[in-house]
Amino acid sequence: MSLYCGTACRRKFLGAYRLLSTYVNKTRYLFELKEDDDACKKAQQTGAFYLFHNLAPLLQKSEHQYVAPQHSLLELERLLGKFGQDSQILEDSVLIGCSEQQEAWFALDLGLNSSSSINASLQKAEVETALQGSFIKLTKALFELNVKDASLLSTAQALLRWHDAHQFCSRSGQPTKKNVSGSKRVCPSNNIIYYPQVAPVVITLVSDGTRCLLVRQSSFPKGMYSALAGFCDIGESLEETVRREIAEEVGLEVDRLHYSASQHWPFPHSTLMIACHATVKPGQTELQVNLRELEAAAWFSRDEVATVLRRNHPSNQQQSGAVPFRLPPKLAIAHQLIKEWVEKPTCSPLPA
Ligand SMILES: NC(=O)C1=CN([C@@H]2O[C@H](COP(=O)(O)OP(=O)(O)OC[C@H]3O[C@@H](n4cnc5c(N)ncnc54)[C@H](O)[C@@H]3O)[C@@H](O)[C@H]2O)C=CC1
Ligand SMILES: [Mg+2]
Repeated sequence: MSLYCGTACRRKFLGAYRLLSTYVNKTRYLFELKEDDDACKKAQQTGAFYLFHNLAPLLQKSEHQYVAPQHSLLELERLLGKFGQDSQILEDSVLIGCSEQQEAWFALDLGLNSSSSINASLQKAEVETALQGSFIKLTKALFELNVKDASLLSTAQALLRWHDAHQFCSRSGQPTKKNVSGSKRVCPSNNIIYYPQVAPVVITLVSDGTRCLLVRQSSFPKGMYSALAGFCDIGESLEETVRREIAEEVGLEVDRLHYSASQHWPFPHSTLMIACHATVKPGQTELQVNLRELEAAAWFSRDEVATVLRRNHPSNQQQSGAVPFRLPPKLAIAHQLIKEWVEKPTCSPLPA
């Protein structure tokens, strides 16, 4: 049976999967909401909304932790009414996921002026008072939240940002129209469909067998070193990007390479970070740092990196003694890559 056979047929198809796992049911439900505007509008009635203001998520402080509050459609309509606005701004909301019980989750930015909304954006301070929370920049918010909320809000921000930046067709110059879920925008004058974009980036921890290579850019927080990262160029495979970036930035040639994991990263725009381990050709360890890209690059022993990782841990931060450098926060895939190298020195790499 084709998946692309119209709404009634799709419902029947989805119905047949009622006995499947919760995960499969959830993904099929989200698929339906992305494709079917009426189903998505219906899901908004019982769904939950995460709020943003100029791409900063609304957070509330509970005990010692921040949480991302959810609001129902009714609560939002009341809020908009309180500020003398109609509900048209709700058309700018985007679908970001759903619970296991199939409660759909949406994100809405109350501070952006979109082409589909004639409403002026709402004043940040007034909304914060009304909702008893604060709109906090995502660069700070991500590190204050649990992993689930951090991941949800970073997806939400990436999608809201993409819609905000793609309100016009690049061919006709006419306003584009988003579908209800926000999974695409269409230009009504020529039917060109625009889908949210993600830029692939490779991040590689290079090792010479006993030491690993850490680098810093001038834009990094003071003292922080990380693995080497770079955007994929058009036409490249991931392997080619790894080889090129390492040659470009530190003048080394990759011998062996293996994939570790991937992560969506919202800064500064939406990227898909693809993390790899690489080793350099034996005896070729002399660095020629490209100072147009990097501020510094150096080899570090496993002991040095293990010590800094231990100090990075919140329970050890009171420990005395100077820390020679800092590593990226736990949430960043660079941290996971470095930790993996410290803990599993002997992986079985594939030729590059
Ligand atoms: N999550 C993590 O653990 C880490 C994430 N990153 C992210 O990786 C990304 C890439 O790292 P860089 O070393 O800066 O990349 P890079 O080495 O490719 O240099 C950046 C330059 O590439 C060019 N470029 C090519 N395509 C681009 C595109 N689609 N968007 C923006 N610039 C593009 C620009 O000239 C830009 O200045 C950054 O966005 C950074 O936030 C970096 C380190 C750790
Ligand atoms: Mg780079």
